[in-house]
Amino acid sequence: METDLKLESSVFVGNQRYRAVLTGWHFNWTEVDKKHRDKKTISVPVAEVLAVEEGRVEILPKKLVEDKDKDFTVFYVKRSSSRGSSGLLWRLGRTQFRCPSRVLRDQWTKHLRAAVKTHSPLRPHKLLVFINPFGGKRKGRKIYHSVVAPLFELVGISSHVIVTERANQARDHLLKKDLTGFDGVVCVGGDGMFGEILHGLIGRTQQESGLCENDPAVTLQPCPLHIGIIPAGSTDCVCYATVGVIDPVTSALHIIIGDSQPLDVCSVHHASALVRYSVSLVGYGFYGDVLAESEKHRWMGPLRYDYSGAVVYLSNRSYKGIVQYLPADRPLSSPRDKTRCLSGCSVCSRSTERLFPHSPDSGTVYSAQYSQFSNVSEGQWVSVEGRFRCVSLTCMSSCCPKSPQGLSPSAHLADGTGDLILVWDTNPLGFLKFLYRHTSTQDQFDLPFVEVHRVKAVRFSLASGEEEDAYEELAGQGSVGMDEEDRGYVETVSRSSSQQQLAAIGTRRQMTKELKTPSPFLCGLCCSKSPPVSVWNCDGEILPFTEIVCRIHCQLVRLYARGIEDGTAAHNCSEGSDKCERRCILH
Ligand SMILES: Nc1ncnc2c1ncn2[C@@H]1O[C@H](COP(=O)(O)OP(=O)(O)OP(=O)(O)O)[C@@H](O)[C@H]1O
Repeated sequence: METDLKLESSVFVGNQRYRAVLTGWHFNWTEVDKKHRDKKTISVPVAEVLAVEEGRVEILPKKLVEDKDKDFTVFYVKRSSSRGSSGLLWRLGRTQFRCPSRVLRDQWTKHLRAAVKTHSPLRPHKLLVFINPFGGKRKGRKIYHSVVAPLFELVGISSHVIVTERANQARDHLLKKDLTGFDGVVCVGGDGMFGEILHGLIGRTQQESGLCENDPAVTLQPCPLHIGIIPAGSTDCVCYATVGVIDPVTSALHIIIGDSQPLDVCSVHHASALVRYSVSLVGYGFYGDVLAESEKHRWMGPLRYDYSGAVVYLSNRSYKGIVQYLPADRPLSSPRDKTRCLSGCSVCSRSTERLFPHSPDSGTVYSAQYSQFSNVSEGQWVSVEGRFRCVSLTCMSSCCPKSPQGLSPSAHLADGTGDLILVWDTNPLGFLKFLYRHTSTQDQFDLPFVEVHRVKAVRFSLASGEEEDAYEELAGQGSVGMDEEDRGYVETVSRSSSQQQLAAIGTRRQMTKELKTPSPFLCGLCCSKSPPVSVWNCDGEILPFTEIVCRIHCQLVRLYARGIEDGTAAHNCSEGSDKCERRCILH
């Protein structure tokens, strides 16, 4: 296709003459009239041409068109590296061309627009946008109207914008309202807002397919609408882990060109009911405790996570439990193979080929792939029992600015597996080493008390003695320090109560107790015995249940993203070098 020449001519950029060439996949312009060898060439993949406009056009701070009849303006994606981030920043590139004649100008605009249509078929035309005005620093509205809307306007995307007035409004809208005509849903907010969109879209898709979300054995239908994330929250981890930077312009440009990144989703169930979906972390023990602690200090803003992390670390807790997992079958990679899931990841592509070998009918293939989940014999599950500092399941690396490699650096976004990380009870220094390694490039799994497994399902239950302990603790404490609600709970509990009720009460009790006891800072490392149960942190939400079943659903949703682009690959290429004309992504 590269040799499939479509149009070539002389053009001017300012006073400099260029040779412009449109091939099948690329639009290049190279300086001419220069004797020396390093003539400057700029090469833009056609799929990254954002818009082609007649005249000399500017869009910021507001749209200005000077319609010179021999001129045209091309807007395209321009990359730059971003310090402190894994990926590359995308910016709006703009070049104004002047042609020798109006006829030639019209040919250029016509050919370029046709090429964009052909090579970029998934571009959205109509988007449903939800803005959380209270997310992060409360700048969602400003970010959307000043940064994103002008870009959408430039490329002709029409958007229906809803500024939310309450939590779960976006989710409910997606579950109930008519979504005809929309190509995708955009959330302007943080991870919590993304979670609403995720739940709304998955729920809607299953409703329309007549599928029951409660049973973990049911193969869910992938969502037809793409999700775009414009980061405007205090935690934007999903955006970071799928784009590599937290930057509204970069995210808006990924939406505009219709990038498509499939994403595995973990469904979390309790007692034959769906509890939540997760894309990044389902964590018990340390991560659950940190979230529970941080909820008490919301006034601190994002600092509350650091503070709570320190408090929970110092309280030195571990929890008994039984973890069962279903290992991934025929895995194409392992959690310790040191690979990274980057843009164009071969593991995810091969997983897609395996999942969708012949047919675009994903539903059929999903059924074939996962029917084994329901048929699976108990013997295939691996069971471990003991005392854990934390039990975490993640279906992506879960990298973020504080942990650039993430919870599981070699996890994949779309291979249909999750990584189960078991951190057995250990001494405080050992655990600190484990935590610290998340902030560096050292291998956090290379510790004797840490295990990691690539899995497709996980069950967690309380160890048999633990149920008893939880009950004893509650009974022993009587109703001292309880609120009315707690008392009611305990009175209705008998020894025949389900483990789950005990766990739920234990959790509530633990929280109540914590509120009434002095801060662990005051009594040091050895102050107290671990409470019998922790809580689950599911993508930043506390789950009301302790005993859960998790199942990974391969490529259940698609984001307007392409995975993290490897910035380091681009740094050796300098603009204007002939060698990097085709390969350089930083120009
Ligand atoms: N208008 C609203 N009023 C109150 N809550 C809302 C509103 N719109 C959305 N929410 C809820 O706010 C929560 C947090 O939103 P979001 O993730 O956008 O911001 P955040 O600052 O990153 O959140 P967090 O404080 O959890 O880190 C979401 O769970 C969402 O359900």
